[in-house]
Amino acid sequence: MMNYQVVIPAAGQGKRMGAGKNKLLIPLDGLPVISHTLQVFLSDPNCSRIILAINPDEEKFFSSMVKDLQAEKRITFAAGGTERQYSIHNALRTADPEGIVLVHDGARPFIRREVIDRLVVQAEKMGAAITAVPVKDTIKKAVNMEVSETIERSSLWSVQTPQAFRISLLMEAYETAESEGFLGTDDASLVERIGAPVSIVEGHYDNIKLTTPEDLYFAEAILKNKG
Ligand SMILES: Nc1ccn([C@@H]2O[C@H](COP(=O)(O)OP(=O)(O)OP(=O)(O)O)[C@@H](O)[C@H]2O)c(=O)n1
Ligand SMILES: C[C@](O)(CO)[C@H](O)COP(=O)(O)O
Repeated sequence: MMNYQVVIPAAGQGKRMGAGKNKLLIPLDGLPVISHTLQVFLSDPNCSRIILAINPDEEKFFSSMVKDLQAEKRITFAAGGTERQYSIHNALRTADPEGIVLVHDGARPFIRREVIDRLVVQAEKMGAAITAVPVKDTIKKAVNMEVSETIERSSLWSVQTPQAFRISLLMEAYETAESEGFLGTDDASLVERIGAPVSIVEGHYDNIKLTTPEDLYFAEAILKNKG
C-alpha cells in the first residue's frame, strides 16, 4: 500500500453543537475531540503528513496540542476559510502534488485504521473512493411538509469521511468548483461534477460526525464500547 497525506478540516464554528466554541476543542475522555482524530493518523505508519486547516484565531490552542502530541514534524497548518470547502482547498494548496490524499473531518474521531487501509487501496486503483454506510431509515421527499415521494432505499448510502483521491484529480475538481462557484457538502461531489468515477468502501455506523449536542452522548458510548 502507498503512503498518503491527509487534510483535516478543523476550522468550523460548531454552530449546531451550540457549545459557544469550536466543537473540536470539547474534551472527550479528557482529550479534545481533535486529538482523538489526530491520534488515529499519527499511529498509522502509512500516513506521511497531516495538514490541519485551522482558524488563525485558534492557532495557539492547536500549536500547543501538536506539541503535546509530539507531532511537530508530521502536522502542518493551513488557514481555514468561511466554508468547509474553502478550508480544504487552502490546505490542498500546501500539500505535496503527488500521490494519494485523504480528506477527513476533524469532527469524526472514531475512524478505524482498517477502513483507512481499504480506502487507500481503492483510491490507488480507481482515483477516488469514499467511506459510506447503507441508509437504515426510510427516506421520503417532502414539499411544504407534504410527502411527495418515498425514495427506493436499496441504492442509498450515507456518506462519511475519510474520502481518498489521487491528488491531481482532487485539485482539478476543487479548481473547477471554485471557478464555477459550486459549493458541495462533501469532496467527492466536486469530483463527480468533473465526470470522474467515485467508488464506495463500506465503513462503520460508529464513525459518527459530532454535529449536535446528543452526538456527545453517542461519543461517550462508543468510547466505552472501544474499552
Ligand atoms: N469553515 C469551515 C467549516 C467546517 N470545517 C470543518 O469541517 C468539518 C465538518 O464540518 P461541520 O461538522 O459542519 O463543522 P462546523 O462547521 O464546525 O459545524 P456547524 O456547521 O454546526 O457550524 C469539521 O471538522 C469542521 O471543523 C472547516 O474546517 N472550516
Ligand atoms: C463531508 C461530510 O462529513 C459527509 O457526511 C459532511 O457533509 C460534512 O459536513 P456537513 O456540514 O454536516 O454537511
